[in-house]
Amino acid sequence: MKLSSIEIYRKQIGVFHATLEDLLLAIDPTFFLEGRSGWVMGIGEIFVFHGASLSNIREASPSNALPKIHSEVERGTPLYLISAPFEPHSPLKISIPEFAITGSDNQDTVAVVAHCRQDSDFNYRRQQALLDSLEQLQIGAMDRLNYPPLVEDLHRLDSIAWSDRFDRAAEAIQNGTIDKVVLSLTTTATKTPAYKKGKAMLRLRKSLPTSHLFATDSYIGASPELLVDLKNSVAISKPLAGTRETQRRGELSSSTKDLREHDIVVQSISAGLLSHTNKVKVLAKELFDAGPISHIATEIQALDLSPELGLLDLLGSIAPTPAIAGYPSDEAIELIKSLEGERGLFGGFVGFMDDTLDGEAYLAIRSVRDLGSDLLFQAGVGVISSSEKDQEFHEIEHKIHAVHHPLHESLALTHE
Ligand SMILES: C=C(O[C@@H]1C=C(C(=O)O)C=C[C@H]1O)C(=O)O
Repeated sequence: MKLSSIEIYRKQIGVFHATLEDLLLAIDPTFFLEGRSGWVMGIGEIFVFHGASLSNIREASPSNALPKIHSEVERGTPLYLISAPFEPHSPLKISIPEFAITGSDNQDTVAVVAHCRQDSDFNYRRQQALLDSLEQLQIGAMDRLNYPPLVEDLHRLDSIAWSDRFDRAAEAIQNGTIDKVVLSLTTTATKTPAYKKGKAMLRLRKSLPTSHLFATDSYIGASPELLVDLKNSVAISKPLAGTRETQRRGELSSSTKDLREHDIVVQSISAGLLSHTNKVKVLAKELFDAGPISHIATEIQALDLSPELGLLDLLGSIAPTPAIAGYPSDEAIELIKSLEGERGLFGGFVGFMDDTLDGEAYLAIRSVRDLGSDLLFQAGVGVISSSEKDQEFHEIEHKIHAVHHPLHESLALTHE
């Protein structure tokens, strides 16, 4: 059966009063993403499309391979959930959940939508079970306990591996193969018996309130970086680069090295968007705080896009950006692969799209991967000709601590 001949039915099966905190403590979602316009929680999967990679989206949009939708839900609500690995040749995953719960920060009403493949296929028993558990939430089975640490101390970052990687990058920069490359390191911390995914997500959300909480496959994270928000033929991207502890954020505005790293990113994204419209606006640089660390940020807007364009078409033209890969892109990706192997979801993206293929996507960073008894932490930094090995190593430490600390501290998590 050709994918495009699958028909998906979706209908709203309930509206409840519940907070995101309650839901995350009660439900272990298959997918979660809190975007600028609201959040979506996916439970189960009734359709998974693994076909296209970012590289072949550049040539042909996968949109015509997506199912036909029969909807009892208003347009503009998330339908397709996306997770894409860093490697542009690896397939990305587009799925439709069995159930989607949606809501936004400024209201405590959540809507529950069910999807199925044929209009007679709705699984009413599973629907009832989910609705019953949401009813219970309303009654207020809330977990107000003080939480002990969810993870142990972090294992040390490998400074020898860093030194080798940095030297290889410096060599490639010196011989003119690349201008910028983003190198990363990983380390682990063991989970404590108190660890639960929902609790970990709530802690990240509380500590990194300007970031976008996500969960997919074995990853959770809170991304500070908007790759693309596409709505009504207008796209917005807000790349970051340059990192300081928040107390030293002022240094970023006058650091030629960080400003240059950032310009490489802004120029590359602008060029990608210019392939779709000649109306691209680059706004003024600003400083952006992501919990304990700050970055340089620039909003880029692309106007008057063709209504035919979908979120994935735009991602195909800009990702992986030099904020996570480097410049020139192919050479940087090649070097990263030889030094780090495959990154998987780290450095890829998570996103959602509605049935008009508008949607939002965020860079998959500030994340942890669940390895079973341990969590794997990973963070990267941009290296250019004026970068210093030790300073970049400390930047990686700061980024990893921004995610580890909230999971490690002893916290009284109350619902204000
Ligand atoms: C690669 C990461 O972050 C990216 C790299 C940055 C940098 O080079 O300073 C800053 C923000 C992000 O664009 C990460 O958090 O792992």
